Amino acid sequence: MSVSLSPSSASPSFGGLLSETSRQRITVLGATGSVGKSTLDILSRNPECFEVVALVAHSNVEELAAQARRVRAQVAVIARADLHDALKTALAGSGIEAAAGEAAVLEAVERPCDMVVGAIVGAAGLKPTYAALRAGRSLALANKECLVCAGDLFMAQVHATGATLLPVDSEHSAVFQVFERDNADQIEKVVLTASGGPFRQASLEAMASVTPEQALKHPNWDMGSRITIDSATMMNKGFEVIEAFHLFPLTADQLDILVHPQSVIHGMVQYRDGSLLAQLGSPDMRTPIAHCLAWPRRIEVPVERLDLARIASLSFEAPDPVRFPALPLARVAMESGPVATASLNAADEVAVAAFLERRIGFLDIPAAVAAVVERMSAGSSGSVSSIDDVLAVDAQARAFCREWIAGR
Ligand SMILES: NC(=O)C1=CN([C@@H]2O[C@H](COP(=O)(O)OP(=O)(O)OC[C@H]3O[C@@H](n4cnc5c(N)ncnc54)[C@H](OP(=O)(O)O)[C@@H]3O)[C@@H](O)[C@H]2O)C=CC1
Ligand SMILES: CC(=O)[C@@H](O)[C@H](O)COP(=O)(O)O
Ligand SMILES: [Mn+2]
Repeated sequence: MSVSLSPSSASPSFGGLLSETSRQRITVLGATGSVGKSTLDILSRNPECFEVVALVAHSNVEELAAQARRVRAQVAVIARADLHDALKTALAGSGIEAAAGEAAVLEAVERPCDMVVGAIVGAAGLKPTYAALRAGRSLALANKECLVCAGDLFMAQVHATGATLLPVDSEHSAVFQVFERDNADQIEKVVLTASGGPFRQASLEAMASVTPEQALKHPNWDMGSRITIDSATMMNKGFEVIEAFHLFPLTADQLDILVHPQSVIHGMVQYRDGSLLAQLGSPDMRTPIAHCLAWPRRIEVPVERLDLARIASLSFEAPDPVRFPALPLARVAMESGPVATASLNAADEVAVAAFLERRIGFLDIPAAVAAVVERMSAGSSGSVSSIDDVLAVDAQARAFCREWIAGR
């Protein structure tokens, strides 16, 4: 079963998720990040429902070891091979296995489990997340870059193995929750809401001189630095359109973005009879994460309940493609194909890192990405047929972006 939302979408093996007899076995990729920590919060509050197979991180040994002890994971894996000894020391006496290096990450996702949570940031998540699908695992996907870079390959793998793919991203979780599987052909459009980020009302002139500290102040969500900067440029919303295009059976022009500064409504589906169904919730990722972990059931999550009388009003605006050029850029890349979208992500990763290191300005981020996507698209046949092909595109686009930055 996949997220492609066919009428018979319930997986028999997954239907008993929270059965009294067996706990669901969960592996978390990117356990020490923002989504990873929210996931661990749910897992550790529900030990009767879940047991943890593997936790994977990149370099945060102390947090990884503490998490592994807290949820009594089978194995903790640190992607940086040079940190193996540090992890062994941190786990000494716990009985928890300590592993390190890229091969160990891939080995961890192949260990028997019921669901892998894909919460590594960026293209670094491509191989391990894809390996989880190849092993036939159910996947709760936060790492949207997988679908931006390699959506066709990921969805083909989902269909080939019959794996379950559930969206963690709040807007896609919202859409999934109000998407009537039996009426997929009655949908007019899907609306992804956008906070507009910290510069929603800023002029281009003002945005030219904003600092990383200002850009890292998201109005509603507490997230990792890369996605927070992507929210500020609205590249995040561009990525989310591409993500939705792969997840749901929709055409590009059925995907709308609506700026909604309160981030209370996360996504909506409009049907041909005029009904507009929406999912609302406090801006706390534990709700969409729990939705995946418990699906098709629901579990208790201690997030703040919405007090709509106190909120009193919700507001909406059309997105501005002039001040936020990442929006049209992502759409053009999506129409162009996988070389363009993998380049879009790669260049954005490099440009965001350069902005955070104060080597380029905020508006240079979309400018660099546009230049790289155009250069990559000009010199390519446009097709990719494996994750290695995607990673080759990614490497080339990164090199072009570094060149663009150096030439400024
Ligand atoms: N944060 C949010 O609310 C949301 C996030 N997402 C998506 O979820 C993903 C994670 O975001 P977020 O949690 O904010 O990111 P963070 O930066 O907070 O965390 C990233 C995680 O990935 C790990 N990691 C990085 N590189 C590697 C690698 N090479 N191998 C293994 N692990 C690695 C990090 O480990 P370490 O700590 O050791 O460096 C960390 O655990 C992103 O794709 C983002 O777009 C989607 C919707 C909402
Ligand atoms: C929590 C989540 O899903 C993020 O992707 C969030 O949507 C980012 O906020 P923006 O709406 O500002 O991009
Ligand atoms: Mn989102």
